[in-house]
Amino acid sequence: MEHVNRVVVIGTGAVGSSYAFALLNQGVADELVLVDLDKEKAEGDAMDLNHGLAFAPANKNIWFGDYADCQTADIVVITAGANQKPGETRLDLVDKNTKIFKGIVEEVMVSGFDGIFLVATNPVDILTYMTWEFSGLPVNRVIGSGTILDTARLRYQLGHYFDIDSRNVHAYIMGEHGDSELPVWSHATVAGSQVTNLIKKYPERYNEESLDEMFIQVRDAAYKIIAKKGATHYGIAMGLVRLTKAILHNENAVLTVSGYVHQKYGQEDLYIGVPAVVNRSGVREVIELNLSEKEKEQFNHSAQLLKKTMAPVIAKYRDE
Ligand SMILES: NC(=O)C1=CN([C@@H]2O[C@H](COP(=O)(O)OP(=O)(O)OC[C@H]3O[C@@H](n4cnc5c(N)ncnc54)[C@H](O)[C@@H]3O)[C@@H](O)[C@H]2O)C=CC1
Ligand SMILES: CC(=O)C(=O)O
Repeated sequence: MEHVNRVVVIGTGAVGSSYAFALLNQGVADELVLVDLDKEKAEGDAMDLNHGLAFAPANKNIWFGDYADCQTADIVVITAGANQKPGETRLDLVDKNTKIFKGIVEEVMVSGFDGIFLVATNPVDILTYMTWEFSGLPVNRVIGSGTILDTARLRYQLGHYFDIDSRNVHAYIMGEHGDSELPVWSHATVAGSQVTNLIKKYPERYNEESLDEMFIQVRDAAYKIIAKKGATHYGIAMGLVRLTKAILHNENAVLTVSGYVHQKYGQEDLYIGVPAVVNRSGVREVIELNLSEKEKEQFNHSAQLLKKTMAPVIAKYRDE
């Protein structure tokens, strides 16, 4: 009998419901279960999505459920918790969202879940680590969305600047999904040409200041969107669907996720945004790029900031 893919989304707020909508439109999972503290909201979303089934690419089962539904899930996506208010950083959310995650992850594990966790709630790198810690699952089966969205934002900016389809732009943002992230210019290519070479070759058209400006646009994008509409959700929802597909279709796709980094990039025991090969096993491997000296320093700074923020959180929950 053919395997029926089940995805459970926990937290059907702006991000979770946009993810559910994108998943349905792209015909990705066979079964989609919506769980939220706000049961009325999740039930309403399930009804609403079911009414779109007649227009979806394939028939799907969607329902409003609970933690017991996680038992046979292939993927549990966590998008529950507080989002940033204007002026707040992602790291400011660490205490309240870790507390929420402890409850959620424990309930998921009580169900007998033995699949892959996909985490999007901020601060995503730290909450991915805590999900790993709370669940006891192997590191490859706990994945954060990391810098998948930031990388997409950079590809969009570069595609616009060089007037090339962003799908033909390869460039990564690494590090914290947050203010200390970095652009990996040493490995950025547009239509097969190194971005740094294009700048040198066509100084009348392109310049380094524009690259710096593009990175600032990427790094600060969430603040700008939150100031305008209170939340960002479509971009990350599509990034999460991309990750879901890479897992369920065993793609070996290279995506910048929050992956477990140990004895790579000079780091130990940390979840952070890195390019990784994603397939049915989760993260098959973290790719270690040969970074420039400046990029190494920036990555290290980002890693140290995450470690410093995470240390009291880990200590608190390990003591409990
Ligand atoms: N990783 C990324 O690139 C991105 C991450 N985010 C993050 O995603 C998270 C969610 O953001 P939004 O959807 O905008 O927030 P939201 O407030 O719209 O939705 C959060 C949902 O979580 C639910 N919830 C809270 N506690 C829960 C619990 N214990 N169990 C089950 N459900 C619970 C709430 O009822 C609500 O429906 C935030 O932390 C935000 O910062 C947002 C955009 C991009
Ligand atoms: C909110 C958030 O993390 C983002 O849009 O990047």
